[in-house]
Amino acid sequence: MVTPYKHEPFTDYTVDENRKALEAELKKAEKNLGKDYPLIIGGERITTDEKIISYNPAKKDQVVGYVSKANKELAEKAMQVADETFQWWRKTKPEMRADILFRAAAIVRRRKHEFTAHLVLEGGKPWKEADADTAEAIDFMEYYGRQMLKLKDGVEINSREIENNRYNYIPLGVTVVISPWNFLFAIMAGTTLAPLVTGNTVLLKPASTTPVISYKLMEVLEEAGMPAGVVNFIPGSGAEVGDYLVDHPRTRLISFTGSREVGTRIFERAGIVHEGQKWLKRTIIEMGGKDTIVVDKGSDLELAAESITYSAFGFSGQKCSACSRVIAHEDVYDDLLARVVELTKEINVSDPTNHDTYMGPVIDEKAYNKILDYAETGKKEGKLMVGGTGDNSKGWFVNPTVFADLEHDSTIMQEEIFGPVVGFSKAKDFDQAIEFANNTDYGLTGAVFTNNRANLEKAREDFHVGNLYFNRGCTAAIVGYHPFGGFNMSGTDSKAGGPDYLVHHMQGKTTSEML
Ligand SMILES: NC(=O)c1ccc[n+]([C@@H]2O[C@H](COP(=O)([O-])OP(=O)(O)OC[C@H]3O[C@@H](n4cnc5c(N)ncnc54)[C@H](O)[C@@H]3O)[C@@H](O)[C@H]2O)c1
Ligand SMILES: N[C@@H](CCC=O)C(=O)O
Repeated sequence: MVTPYKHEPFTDYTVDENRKALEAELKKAEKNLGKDYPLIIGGERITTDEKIISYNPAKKDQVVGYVSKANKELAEKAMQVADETFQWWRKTKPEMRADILFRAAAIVRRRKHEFTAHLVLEGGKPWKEADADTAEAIDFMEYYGRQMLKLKDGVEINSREIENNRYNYIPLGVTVVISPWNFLFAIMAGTTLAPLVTGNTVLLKPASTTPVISYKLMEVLEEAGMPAGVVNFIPGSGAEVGDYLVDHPRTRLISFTGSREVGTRIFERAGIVHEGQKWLKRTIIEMGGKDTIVVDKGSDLELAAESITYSAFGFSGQKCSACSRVIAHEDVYDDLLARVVELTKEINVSDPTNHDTYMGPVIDEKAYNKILDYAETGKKEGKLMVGGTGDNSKGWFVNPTVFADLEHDSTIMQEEIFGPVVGFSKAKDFDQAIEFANNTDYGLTGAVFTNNRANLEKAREDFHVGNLYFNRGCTAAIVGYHPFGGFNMSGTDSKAGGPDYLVHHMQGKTTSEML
């Protein structure tokens, strides 16, 4: 019997012992930088000449690791291994597969500070954000393990008197997992372990900016008893390895998390039936957001301002859930804006290895330039209240930026910037605020601050996002508590960390025996 699921508690770094533990692991992690990491195909370590170099975004010349890069030939080798392994892995007991996840969770929990330290260096995450990423990875292991135990015998259906009917879920086949860099541990682990525990085999292609953490997960899974060939680690170029595997006729399921641009491309390509392909590929595609916080008149403005500031600038706004738009009732607009600007000015932007860093760098040069280009657009479209600048002398640091008086349909209020930039627009009443909030192509998260019950209920019905929060910020969904995924151009709403998620990785089979 397993204990009931509860989410992994966050670490309190004001406690001396915790702070010292992470400091010690950071020192160790820094000594281990710059190592070589091979591919893993069928358990075999393969080193290639071509490398993906993972850099610390806070110290742009510091190499986190050199990771061997797969090409099409190695991707094909991995596909064959995954396809062969699937033939027996699909018949393994769900309990055994769940146990691998439970053991993996225990291993990561015991070495929690080590993983968190790694995320600080490879992802540029401040301590609190890195700790939350590690905790979420553990949560996915614990939650999906338990969900599999619930689904293992299928779902009850009716039988007539002379028949015995059953409805079971069976795995799909080889799953291509393509993960993003921003939740480099949690999302990468969650999207890899869901297919594993449901009896599929996996080709894991992590984001090229953060591949080392995926190698570390592979080591954990091996220690937890995962047989060779079940998950194969094949970092490589999205365009080369990604396209090859998306197009491959033996690919059965593609689980992608990332940008709208790449997600829609994969969706289109996956719809093409290639020679030798015996199925229609299934896709789980979770993409970006343009997430709005609506603030009503008569609401708690201090709470709203603090929540907006954290939702916009936690991990430098590099969350698909980040608040990048605020729509405020005209009666409270000025006071709210003034308070958010005040709080933003207090934010400490520095190297995330420092305990007290609130905001670290953005992930790389491309992101740095893109965000500062958007800042220039913002200056034309609205009023720059704070920020709009960066410092790339040591790492990719962008200052938290607030724009005011934007039209709700301006570029800054419509396009995903994926950086520490938030825009403000005014609404004449609550109805108009919801109308403006819905006016984006996306539909991932949103939040409403109101003390008006009728308005809260209106938002519940009309604010069209996958994760809607009341009187709190719009980031920080917890596995098992806030199933996560969005509408419209935010993706397929597969709801990671929710009760339906594993079902997307399986197909329902009905058997009916005449008695
Ligand atoms: N909805 C969610 O749950 C969620 C969660 C995290 C991040 N995101 C989104 O992810 C984006 C940021 O992540 P990113 O910059 O890593 O996204 P990205 O789309 O650039 O990359 C995601 C992954 O796709 C791969 N890729 C690139 N080109 C490819 C191709 N042609 N074929 C196959 N794979 C390819 C990349 O190598 C990477 O592994 C943001 O838009 C963010 O909102 C969404
Ligand atoms: N699940 C995370 C966001 C994941 C995307 O980046 C949150 O709720 O903040």
